[in-house]
Order: sequence, then C-alpha cells, then structure tokens
Amino acid sequence: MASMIFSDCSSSTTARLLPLRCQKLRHSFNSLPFFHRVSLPLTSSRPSLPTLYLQAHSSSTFVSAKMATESTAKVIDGKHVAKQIREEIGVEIARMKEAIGIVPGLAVILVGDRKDSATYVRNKKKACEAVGINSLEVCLPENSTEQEVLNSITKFNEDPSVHGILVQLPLPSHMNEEKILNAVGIEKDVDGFHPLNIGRLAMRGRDPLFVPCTPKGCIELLHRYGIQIKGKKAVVIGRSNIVGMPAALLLQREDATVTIVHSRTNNPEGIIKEADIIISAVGQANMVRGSWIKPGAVIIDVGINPVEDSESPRGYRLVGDVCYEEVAKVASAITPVPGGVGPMTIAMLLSNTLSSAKRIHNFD
Ligand SMILES: Nc1nc2c(c(=O)[nH]1)N[C@@H](CN(C=O)c1ccc(C(=O)N[C@@H](CCC(=O)O)C(=O)O)cc1)CN2
Repeated sequence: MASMIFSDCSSSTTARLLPLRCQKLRHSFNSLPFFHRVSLPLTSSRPSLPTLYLQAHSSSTFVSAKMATESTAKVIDGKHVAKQIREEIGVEIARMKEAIGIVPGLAVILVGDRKDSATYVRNKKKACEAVGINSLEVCLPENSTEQEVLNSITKFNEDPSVHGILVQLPLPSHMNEEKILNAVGIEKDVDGFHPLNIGRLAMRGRDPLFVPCTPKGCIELLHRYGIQIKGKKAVVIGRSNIVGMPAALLLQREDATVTIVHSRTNNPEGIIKEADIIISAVGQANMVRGSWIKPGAVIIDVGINPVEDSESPRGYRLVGDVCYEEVAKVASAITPVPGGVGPMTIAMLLSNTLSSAKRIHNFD
C-alpha cells in the first residue's frame, strides 16, 4: 500500500504538488459559510441523489435540516460496467473454446511482498477464473535478481498456452523496469507497456497490439456512458507511463484536444477549468477541487489513495485525486473511488488477454 496520508478535501496534504495560489484558494473555499463537509458512505453508488435531508425530533415537531451535499453529477459506475464486460468476455471465451478448443492463458509475475500488489494479483487471478481464462503465477522474493525475472518472462514467451504476460508494477527499486518490460514479447504484452506498443499508440496510422488497461478502461467508461470525446477539450492530470501519458494519447486518437497538466505546469487550475473532460492520475488524495471544474465537465478519477479512517475496519479508506463531494456538485458525470476506474483495469486486462488468444489463433 502506498504511504498512508491523513487527508480530507481540506487537508494540507492536498496542496503538496500545487503552487501557493492553490493553497490560498483552498483556504478561501473552506471559509465559505455554507459549506459543511459530510462523510459519504463508502459504496460504489455514492449519492447521485439530489439532496439529503436530516430529520431531527425536536419536542413536537420534525425539523428537516437540508445538508449541503447536493450532487448533480451522474455517477459513472465502473464496478457495474466492469461486471457487464466480464460477462461479455465469459461468453466469448466459451464460444472460442467450443469452436476451436482454445482457452486463453494469462501469466502474472509478482516480485516482492507489497501488500497492494499481492491483492491486485489475487484479484486478477480470481477474475480470470470467473471468465474461464487459465491463470499462471510466478511469485519471486524481493531480493530476486533481474535475471530471475527475465528467465520467467522467457519461459512464458515460449509457452504456447500463454497468450498474455504481465509483470506487476512497481518492481523493487534495484530492478531495471525498462529492461524487464522490454523482454515481454510484443504479441503477449497485455499490459501494453512495451515501447513498441506505446510507440504505435503515439503514431497516426499505426495501431498498438495492446492498449494499457487503466487508460483503456477510462475511455471505455466514456464510450459506455455515451460521453462524446471528439472535439472536446480534455485535460489529463499526471504524465506517468502507466496512465497519464497513454490516456492523453488515447484521448487524442479519439479526436479530443488534449493538454497534460503536471507538477511543473503553470496555472494548473486555470487549464483544468477549461476542460470538458478531465482524467486525473496523480496519486494525491482530494487534490482536484470543485472550484477548478467547469460546470458540466466529465471527471474520470484514476487516483486510489489511502487516507486514515479510524471508523474503517482496515484503519484507512480509499479516496481519489478528486475531492468528490465538491466536484460532484459541479460536474455532469464523475467516477467514484473505489468502484470507478479500478475495476475497469482488471476488466480491460481480461479483454486484452482474450484478444491476444483470438489473434494468435486467428479466431474472430
Ligand atoms: N503491471 C501492472 N501493474 C500495475 C497496474 C497495471 O495495470 N499493470 N495498475 C495498478 C494496479 N492495478 C492493477 O494492477 C489495480 C489497481 C486498482 C484496482 C481496483 O480494482 N481498485 C479498486 C479498489 C481496491 C481496494 O479496495 O483495495 C477500486 O478502485 O474500486 C485494480 C487493479 C498498478 N500496478
């Protein structure tokens, strides 16, 4: 798990990546008299309900206290869409098995003992089992050598029952990530991180064999909710190889006009305020504030940030990069965290593995 922070929409940690003027903005926002923060339930269906009412019994009368939790945005329910996609994939896998006797295979390599990575790998395995993908797993200790990881990759590259290979990230710091990702055969690179796949994604008139799962999931959500991308102004916050950069390339391929905002960008909130579509992938809890959002914008929140919560059995809860309760009042649609982009990542991995098996066996 990434290092825990103590944060709600007003905490000082939200300003870590931001210039001073954002911090001033934050303070002025929080001093607004009508704003009362309310803890939202941690369900995938956070309120798209227009208004919550508190009823308090006061002597002989009921008093309705309207709370400032009005949320006008439609909730983009990634958990629900991912389930639908998994069902579609299951049907396709059964059809392929019936027609040509082939079952797709996914090999996952996990190095080290990060709890979050182990959970993601376990969830990938469960998801494979549920749709009928054969899953293979290699777990290597933290102090493994690069060569041991490369040996596992070579073995899976040569195994005809394996159609997809992924190395769970991040790798231990002593390993050269580039060298390891380059070793995955491009035709089995279901994470889409091989430089040839990324290079093709960046070029007009070329197509990658695979698109990285999280950005692909973001675009799939926009499509499935009927949100037009063509001609829109899109801002991607963050420029990581896994999410920000490929998300920007994908939006551009969908004919959006794309700006990437990062830690060295001048006036980030001014740029973000112009966007019709925002994809945030910075890993800073509650960083994007309601006042930065153009009314009616669509928000895809990729951040999964643990914040301390003594009421949760785990001692923490997950929040996005976006201050949900503020932004949901301004946006037209928004993904929750959890239950937004996260489940789509695994659904897209299954989809990439199925396409790989279909391509290798020439099955349509
Ligand atoms: N090789 C890769 N490594 C990593 C990737 C990746 O795509 N390929 N992405 C992330 C981790 N990740 C998958 O590997 C992943 C992250 C989050 C979720 C998810 O479903 N999150 C849930 C919350 C889960 C929880 O409660 O803990 C959600 O957002 O609703 C799935 C997959 C980094 N590494």
